[in-house]
Amino acid sequence: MRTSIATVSISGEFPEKLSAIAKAGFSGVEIFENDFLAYDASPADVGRMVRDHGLDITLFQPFRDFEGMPEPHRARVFDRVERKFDLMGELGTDLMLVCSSISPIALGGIDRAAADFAELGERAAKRGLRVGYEALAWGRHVHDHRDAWEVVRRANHANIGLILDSFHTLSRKIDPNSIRSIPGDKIFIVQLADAPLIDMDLLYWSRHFRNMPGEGELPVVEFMRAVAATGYNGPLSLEIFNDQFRGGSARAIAEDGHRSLIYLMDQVVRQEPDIKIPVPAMPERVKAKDVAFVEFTASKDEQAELAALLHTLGFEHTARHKLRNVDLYQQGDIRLIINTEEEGFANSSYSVHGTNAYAFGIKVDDAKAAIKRAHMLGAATFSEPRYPEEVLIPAIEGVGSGVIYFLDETPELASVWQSEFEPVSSNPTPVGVGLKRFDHLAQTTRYDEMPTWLLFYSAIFNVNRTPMVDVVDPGGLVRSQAIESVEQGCFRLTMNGAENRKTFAGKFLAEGFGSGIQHLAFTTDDIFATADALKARGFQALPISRNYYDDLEARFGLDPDFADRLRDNAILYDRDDKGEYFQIYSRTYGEGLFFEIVERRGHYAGYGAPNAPFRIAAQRRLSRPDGLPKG
Ligand SMILES: O=C(O)c1ccc(O)c(O)c1
Ligand SMILES: [Mg+2]
Repeated sequence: MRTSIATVSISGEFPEKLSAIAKAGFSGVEIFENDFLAYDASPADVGRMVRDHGLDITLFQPFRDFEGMPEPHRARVFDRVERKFDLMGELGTDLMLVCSSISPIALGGIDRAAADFAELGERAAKRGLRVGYEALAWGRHVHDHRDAWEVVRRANHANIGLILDSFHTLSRKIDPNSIRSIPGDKIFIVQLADAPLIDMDLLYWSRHFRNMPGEGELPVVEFMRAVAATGYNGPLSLEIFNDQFRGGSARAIAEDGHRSLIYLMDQVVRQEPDIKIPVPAMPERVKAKDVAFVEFTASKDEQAELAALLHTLGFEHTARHKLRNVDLYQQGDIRLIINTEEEGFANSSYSVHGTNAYAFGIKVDDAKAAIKRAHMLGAATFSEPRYPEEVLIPAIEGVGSGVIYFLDETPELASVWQSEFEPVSSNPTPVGVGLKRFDHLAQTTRYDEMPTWLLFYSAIFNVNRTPMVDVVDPGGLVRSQAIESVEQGCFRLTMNGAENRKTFAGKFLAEGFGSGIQHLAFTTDDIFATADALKARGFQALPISRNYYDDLEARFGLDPDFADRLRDNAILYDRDDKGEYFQIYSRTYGEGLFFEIVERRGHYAGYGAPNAPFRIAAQRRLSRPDGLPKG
C-alpha cells in the first residue's frame, strides 16, 4: 500500500512539511506547485530533498486551464506545458495533474478536449512523462469524473490517464459506483479527502473545509471501494485543503493523515476482499463494552480533598494497592482510583496538570487484539516499569498524553482487582447514593484538536459519532460531539472543543495545561432518591438559576410540582420524543473538574445539550475571581 499526501495539506515551510510527512510513514508526496514556488531552492534541490527523506514524488500539480482553448491561446498553453515538463524532469517526477478548465474562454466538447489530450500524450511520451486529467467539481465544461473519463478514453493515449479525487465526485453526489467500470490501469492516481456536510459553494467548501477520510461525512469508503474494485494499485494520496490544518501542527496532521488511510483501507478490504492494493491485516474495530475504571493522579493533600468529594457522591474507599500508593473507591459498578505515587507516569502527569483524571480503562473482548489494532493505527503503546507481582495491563496513549487501558475477561486481567488490591472495607460494592455505572466521560480539548481525537477513537473502536453541537459559553463557543459504541449504550465519550481560553472549557485547558477528562458522568435509576441521598451526605450540587426552571416549566408544560422538585434538587431536565434526561452537577473541583449524575428514562440518547449553557453559566458564577458570593 503506497501512501502519499499533497504538500498543501500540511503546515510549515517545505522542509518541515517533508520531515513531518516522512516521519508519519508516508511513501510519497504530491508537490503542489505553489508550495514549490514559495520555496527558494532549485527544482533539482527540492527533488533531492524529497528523496533524502525517503519519499518519492507521486505527482506534480496542478496544471490549470489546459483543454478546449481556442488559438492563439492553445499554442501558448502547450508552450506552458513544455516548461512544466522541464521542471518535472528536474524535480524527478513523471506524473502531472491537469485539472479541468475554469477559463471563461475555454470551449466545450468532449472530442475537442480529447484531441488536446491526445497531442499532450504525444509530447509527454517523448519525455517519458504521464498526464492525468481531473474533473474539478466547479470545472467550466467538465465537472464530473464520468466526463473526464470519456475525454481520457477518447484521447486513447498510453500516457494520458484519469485522476480521481473523492471530494470532486462526492461533493456533487455523483454515484461512486460509476467508477467500477473504469480500467484500473487508466487511473493514474487517486486523491482522497473527506469533508463535513455543509451546504455551500463547491469551490469554497473544497478549499477550506476538506479533512481526512473518516473525519468528515462524505462516503469516502464507498468511493474507495469502487476505485479498489477496478484493480487500481497506485498511490493513495491525500489532498486536504483545510484552514485549521494550515495553522496546525505539521506532525499531528501528517500522523492523522496516515492513520486515516490505514483505517480507510481496513474498511475497504473487509468489504472488497479481492482488491490488488496490499492492505495490512489487523484485528477488527474494538468493541468498547464499558468504562472499567477512571484513575486520578493527586498529591497526598489533594487526595484527601478529592476523596471527601467522592464520599459525598456516595463512593466508599474499598481497597488499597498492595505495592503502591493507589486507592480504589467504588459504588455500584463504578471504580475510581486515586494514585498518589511520588514517581512514575501518574506523578509526572500530576506535576504538569495538577490533580486530574489522567487514565481510564475500557472493557473489551480481547485486550491483546485491541492493542494490536491501536498499534497498527499508529497509537503509541504505553507501559511503565512494574513489580514482578503486577499484571501487565495493555495500554495506549490517548488524548492529552492520558492513558487508555484495555481490560478483558482473561484470568489475569479479570482478577486484577483481587490480585493487586487489599480490601479495606467489608463491602466491596457499596450502594452509596445509588450510582450504578459510568454514563459517559467528557474530554475537553482544543477545538482544532477535535478531528484528531475523533479519528483516533473511531479508527480504533467500533463507535458512531453523533452530530456536532454548538454550546454557547458566555466566553465563546464550545463544540461538542460524542462517540458511542455501536452496541447501544455501553461506552460513551463526549469531546468538547474549546475555541478560546475565555470559555469554561478553555480555562480548563489553560489552567490544567492541556486536554483531558473534565467531567465524569454516572447513572442512577432514580434521580430523586439519589438527590436525597446526596443531600444526606453533604453533597453540594451546582446551583441552577431560578429563570431556568421557569422556562423549563413553560417550555415542556411541566406540572408545577414536578418543576419545583427539579428546582429544589438543582436537577436539570431535558426531553425528546424518545425519553427524558435528568442531570445533577457537582461544583467544580481544582482546575475545573466536575461530576455529573444522570438518569435516562425511555430511550433518551442525548447528553442534555440544551442545558449546557445554563450549566456553564452556573459554573462560571461560582468560579468568579472577584470574590462575589460563591453560590
Ligand atoms: O482547488 C483547486 O484548484 C484544486 C487544484 C487541484 C486539485 O487536485 C484539486 O482537487 C483542487
Ligand atoms: Mg484534487
